[in-house]
Amino acid sequence: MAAVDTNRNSNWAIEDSLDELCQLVATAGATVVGRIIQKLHAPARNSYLGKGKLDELIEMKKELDYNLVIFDDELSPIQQRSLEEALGVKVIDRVALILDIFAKHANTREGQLQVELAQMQYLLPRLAGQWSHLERLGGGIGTRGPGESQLETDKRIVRTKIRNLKEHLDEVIIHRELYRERRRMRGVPVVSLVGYTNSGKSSLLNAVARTDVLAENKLFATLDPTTRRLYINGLGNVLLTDTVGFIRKLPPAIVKAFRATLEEINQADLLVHVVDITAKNAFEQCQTVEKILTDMGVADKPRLTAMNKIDLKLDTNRSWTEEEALNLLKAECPVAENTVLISAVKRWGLTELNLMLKEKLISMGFNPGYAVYDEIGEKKEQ
Ligand SMILES: Nc1nc2c(ncn2[C@@H]2O[C@H](COP(=O)(O)OP(=O)(O)OP(=O)(O)O)[C@@H](O)[C@H]2O)c(=O)[nH]1
Ligand SMILES: [Mg+2]
Repeated sequence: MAAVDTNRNSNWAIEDSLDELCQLVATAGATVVGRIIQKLHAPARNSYLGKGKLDELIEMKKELDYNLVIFDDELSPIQQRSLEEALGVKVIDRVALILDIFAKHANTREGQLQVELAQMQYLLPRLAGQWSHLERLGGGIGTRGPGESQLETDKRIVRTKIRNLKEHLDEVIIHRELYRERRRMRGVPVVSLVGYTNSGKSSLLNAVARTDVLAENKLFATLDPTTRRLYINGLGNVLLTDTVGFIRKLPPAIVKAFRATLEEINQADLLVHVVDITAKNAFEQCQTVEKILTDMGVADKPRLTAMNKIDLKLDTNRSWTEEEALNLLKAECPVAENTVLISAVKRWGLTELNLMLKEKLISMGFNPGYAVYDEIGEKKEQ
């Protein structure tokens, strides 16, 4: 793994960013054998790294025998090309790695279409420099290769592909179960779980709705939104949706490809931001989530925050009841308004979360005693 530290890399320490990249690499199924960091004002135009560092990286190959180098930031096509030439191995960047994970985890038709769309969005601006290495070679083979006109053709092909994928997605979305359910249950509040990847959204959905959504210690375990019905005492049914996790350095064009999640969040009445309080960069993760929600134009939607994984904060030498754990942690870190401490895995704090959901939704105008539906979706009068 390689990174340039420009001192403008936001609040994340470069090492932390590489730790996260390391997790992404593991999720993609590769093994990290080494990392290299260079301090520069700005990445070098062509080789991204400075000459000395690049030589060091080439030298490292003898010892580490790596066959892939992953850069923590976006590479231009020219940078990628010249690095591949210099290193003699495949070179990719963080976004390409994330897209690879998405592709691996997409298992519904809609998920696959979304990933393909994201890949095309990633490819389009990169086509520009695709042939430049041929031009640099001067006469001979390169000059007979694809030139500017080929580039235009390629761009047209990718654009057509993007259009087709979008049309295809429109069709798939119409059939999505969620919409059927929502139509059937008109007037029922919709709550979306949002948060950084691996914060525990799927685990929380499983805990409150007693379902069996895949929850894994992997980044981007969830790609497709899943909706479950939750019955809250004194209120009624609520639809709760799990969505794709957020991560830093994900270009907006790629985020936009995840339409299912975006629509889900856009249509939600209330967002529950799930935070992994044990993450080293929990604060920065919250900032990233905040930024993405702002970019999506939903930052001012009503919101609750669930501080998750509190069980990991406790002394493991003894056992804890829910009450003991909550009392201790509340005393240690008083939480802000609209915030609740939970452990999705231990099912702690869920009563309080339910209560908070109920009060929030009632304050938003959802009346207790609105239509309640039975298992097959028939309306029952209360
Ligand atoms: N100890 C502990 N682990 C938890 C808790 N909640 C979730 N986890 C673990 O954290 C990991 C990620 O959980 P998920 O529920 O898959 O997280 P997610 O937010 O859905 O992740 P993505 O779908 O990848 O965005 C899993 O290994 C869970 O078992 C918790 O309350 N306590
Ligand atoms: Mg998940």
